[in-house]
Amino acid sequence: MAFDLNWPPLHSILDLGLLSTALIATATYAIARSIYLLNFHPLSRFPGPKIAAVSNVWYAYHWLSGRWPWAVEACLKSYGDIVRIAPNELVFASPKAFTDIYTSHDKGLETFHKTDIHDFARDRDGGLIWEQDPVKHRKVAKQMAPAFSAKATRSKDPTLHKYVNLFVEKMKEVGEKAGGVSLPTWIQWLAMDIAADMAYHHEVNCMGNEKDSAYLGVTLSFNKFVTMTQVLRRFPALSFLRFVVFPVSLMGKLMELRKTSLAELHRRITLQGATEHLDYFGQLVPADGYVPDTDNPKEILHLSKIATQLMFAGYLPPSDWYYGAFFHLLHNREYLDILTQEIRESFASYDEITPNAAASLPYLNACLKESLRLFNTSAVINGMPVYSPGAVVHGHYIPKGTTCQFSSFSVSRSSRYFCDAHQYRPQRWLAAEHGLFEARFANDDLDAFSPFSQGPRICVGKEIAWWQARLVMAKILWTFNVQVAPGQIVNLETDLKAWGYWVKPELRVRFLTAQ
Ligand code: HEM
Repeated sequence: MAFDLNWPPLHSILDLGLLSTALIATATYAIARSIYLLNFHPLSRFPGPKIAAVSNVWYAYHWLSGRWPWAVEACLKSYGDIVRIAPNELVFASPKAFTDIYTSHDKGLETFHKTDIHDFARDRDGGLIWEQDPVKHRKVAKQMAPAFSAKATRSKDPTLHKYVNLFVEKMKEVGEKAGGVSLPTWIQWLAMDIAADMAYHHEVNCMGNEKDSAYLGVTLSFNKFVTMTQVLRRFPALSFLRFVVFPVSLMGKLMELRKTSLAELHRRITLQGATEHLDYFGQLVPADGYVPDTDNPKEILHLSKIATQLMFAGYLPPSDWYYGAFFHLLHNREYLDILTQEIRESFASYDEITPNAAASLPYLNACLKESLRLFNTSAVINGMPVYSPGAVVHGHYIPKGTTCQFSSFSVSRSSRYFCDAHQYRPQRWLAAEHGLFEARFANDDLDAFSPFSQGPRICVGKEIAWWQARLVMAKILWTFNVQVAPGQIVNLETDLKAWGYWVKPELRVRFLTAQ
């Protein structure tokens, strides 16, 4: 028998040796890192799932499943008000923590800086909402502030009426059908038509065309991709995977949209001082003021970011709010009936309904507040992550650089702050002297959650959002008896999904003309 003296080949032995050395080294590193993260890392004293302390797998899994808010809520129930949800990240769930984090400032500049969660373009310009640098943010925020004054808000009344009236007209045409109309679709069209026109005079006409505008279509399709990109930032070696959920078929539409939005922006800039009504963008190109340099790509990028952000900030949370309000009222008919009666008794005719007059209806205000509580908007579902500057939060020192987020979702559904926390109960928001107030809600901590945030980054559109929401609800409920189309069972607890923003379950609704 002949033996091959060259077998096994020397290079194979060397390769195997190298491979096993690499494997052993990786395993040793992973074990040592886990021991460090669990026992010696500055956040090791905070409780939470072990897997979340040693890797971002927990974070990734729950974000990608679309159930992040529920996963965080379950953790907070198990571990307490501060939970470690990733190696260098904590989530908080107490009103005190909210104040400590979001109102903390030094001469008006926030001390907890925003993270890069929204910085997808990496072009060093966060516009207004995504701007991470507090100094740059304050400059733009100051410039924009007058656009949201009470006077500026009132000047937008005709535009607001125009779109709400169009919604009412459309529902008279299509809302009576036995099968009803899609509530999420029509609500988002209404909210988008209002928001785009108010942001920068952009008439996207979703309701008129009965279809998503190009912006809306592309945005809705990129929801999962955005979350995938956010998650994969934590796994750089796997970043290619985001293309698994990239809507390739929309590439053409995306390019087209880029072109048309640029054209829209240039159109708006040239309208300087000649717009039909005041829009938010007017602050950046005032009638008798600064003329932007349209040949400067940096300036165009900055203006286009702000225009788009104003449009989406004005569209997304309101569309969640109106959907949530209708959803809960439709599933709690007794409250819908009380609200409808309050509205109809307050206005003898449709034309009497104004945002100003609607502001004084206590039951309407109560229903809208309860809707925000039970259906947190997309503005807060990502936990509004910020970096600790090295500060005390909820009595604990949080080391510099720790990512801190807040679970509004858990706090607003917690029985520690609200009686019947999971139930839609508008009466909790009524004054004690109102005939429908119930004493069992007297101990509710109504300030426990801040749907519009607080501090230097508070929602600048808060007043206009209220202004719009009251008119939308009052005009619709004055005109229509609203009911769920037969044969539908929708459970928000299981059917709602959260990625970059909520994906709301379909609900077919009938709008029956009452007067
Ligand atoms: C349901 C209604 C609304 C809710 C619940 C809401 C909520 C919020 C929240 C929580 C923030 C802070 C986000 C963060 O710091 O990450 C915010 C910021 C903002 N919101 Fe709203 N919003 C609403 C409607 C509006 C409307 C109608 C506008 C009009 C354009 C608007 C414009 C803005 C702007 C410009 C910011 C950024 C402020 C800044 O960073 O200085 N919002 N909003």
